[in-house]
Amino acid sequence: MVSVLDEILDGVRADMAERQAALPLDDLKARAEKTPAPVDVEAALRRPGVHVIAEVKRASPSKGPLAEITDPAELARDYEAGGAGLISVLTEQRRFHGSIEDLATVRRSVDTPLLRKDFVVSSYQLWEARVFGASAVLLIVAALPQEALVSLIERARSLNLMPLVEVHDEQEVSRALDAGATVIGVNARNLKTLDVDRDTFSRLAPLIPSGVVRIAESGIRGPHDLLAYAGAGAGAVLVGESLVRGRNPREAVADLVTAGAHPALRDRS
Ligand SMILES: O=C(O)c1ccccc1NCC(=O)[C@H](O)[C@H](O)COP(=O)(O)O
Repeated sequence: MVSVLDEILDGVRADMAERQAALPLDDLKARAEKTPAPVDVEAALRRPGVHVIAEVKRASPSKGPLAEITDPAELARDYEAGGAGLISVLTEQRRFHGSIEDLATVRRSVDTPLLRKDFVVSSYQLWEARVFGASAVLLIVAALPQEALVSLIERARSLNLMPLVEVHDEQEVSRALDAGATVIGVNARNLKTLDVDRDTFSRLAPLIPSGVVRIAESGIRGPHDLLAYAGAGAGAVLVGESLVRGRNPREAVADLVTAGAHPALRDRS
């Protein structure tokens, strides 16, 4: 049976082929030379406290349409005003209704560093991320053979992009560590059933060495979830749906940021 992830990856490859026909890799590389260097997001994530990564997310395979978001720049400005440390921009087109243009639009509107959130299968997407303004990229272990994972991590770093390596289970944690990941996101959403299990983070976090930045992804409804993840060792949380569906994204981010900056969390080793 074809999984949701397989379906997404087929679409991603087809859409990338179209973009690549319009903007060949050599032209993209030439543009990268004129693009300012990304900021060091990993160093920022290593500072004390629990950092907030706020996501621009219009739709999802699990929930369908989530929010209109006619102007991703406006939402990003709200996230920035609320104090988000990193803004995640979903650029997958078919199931999340994002685009690489969203990344460029958001880049022009805020100074906060950006994560390109997509299903990266080729270094072409890393060059795109670099040219259109990202400082970090998501690499999903479940979507990549080990050799490709290793090579995309290395290529991302060579472009000064921070690779955020996403895992869902014990075996993927071990693959991420073997591949040299230094920032690991534990996604509570099962990619087969699309169900969210918030206990996934506390189960996997002890397998991730303390020198690695641990990010809790998905299903964060508010400060209480951030604090629970913090207690289990998260250095950051990645939040989408509850922000785009809520009435005031700026306040919602600010509430999370306030919780993440609590002195009790700042003093953790
Ligand atoms: O969100 C989905 O339905 C989904 C389905 C299949 C693959 C990935 C999916 N989401 C990507 C994400 O990781 C989330 O957008 C991100 O962690 C934020 O989650 P949430 O706060 O629950 O929107």
